[in-house]
Amino acid sequence: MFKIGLCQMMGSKDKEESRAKARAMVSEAAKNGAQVVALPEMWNCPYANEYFRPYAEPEDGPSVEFLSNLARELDIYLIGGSISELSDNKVYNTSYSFDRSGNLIGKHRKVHLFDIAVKNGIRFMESETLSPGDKSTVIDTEYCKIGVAICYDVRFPELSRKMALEGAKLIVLPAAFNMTTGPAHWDLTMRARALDNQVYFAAVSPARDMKGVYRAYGSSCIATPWGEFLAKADEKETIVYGDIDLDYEDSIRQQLPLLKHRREEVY
Ligand SMILES: NC(=O)CC(=O)C(=O)O
Repeated sequence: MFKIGLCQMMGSKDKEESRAKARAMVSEAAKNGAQVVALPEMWNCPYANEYFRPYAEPEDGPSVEFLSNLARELDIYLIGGSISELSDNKVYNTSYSFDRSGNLIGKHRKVHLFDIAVKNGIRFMESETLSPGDKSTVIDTEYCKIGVAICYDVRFPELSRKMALEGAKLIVLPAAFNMTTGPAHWDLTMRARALDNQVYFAAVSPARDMKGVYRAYGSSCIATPWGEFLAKADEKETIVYGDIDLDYEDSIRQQLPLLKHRREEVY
């Protein structure tokens, strides 16, 4: 059993301000006993194509150093949401994860780019500025293996299934659904990925900023291996906590052995 804290923070156009907010919220989560803490998608960059390149940083840039120091100082595992990464003149939506000594233990580049055009709703073309990652990411911690994916990645069940088959007992998803797709699909998708893989599924969104360039749905949540919500936020800035009970997960997997009953030879 361990405690996770999801920091549903309101970022700012000013990176220093965003760092100060992240520091305050992650510190509060650690003080309240969270051993694993997560930040949202693009926590230090406005979520719009025009900002991704100007805000991008290389892996040895100040934001990765900041996250590593924070994990070490607070003695926690930190899933560092996602930031805009610059590498070989390409820009990626990247999540870095750190152990309690601040070592970088995982790096996930968003695999599925958010290119959509919903009638009377949102149009977004991440591929106009971002390049996709090409790997799934499972990190090792002293508690369990944790899968990390980013936002739109959740809509491709194969990725979560792959991470579960690689041993992930918890999947953490820094994400930023919006006011078109959030009300329609957020709850259903997070609970479905938890249920069909019999994992805890923790999705962490930015708080909704009505003056910002993108209105995030908020609703950071933790879904259980039984497919229920353990905890869920509204749209405001807050920290969502939950106990990840690995014995409970094992018991669900024994009672309803979905992962064992797969018939890969059929599909
Ligand atoms: N922002 C995303 O990557 C995904 C999203 O908002 C959605 O799938 O809906």
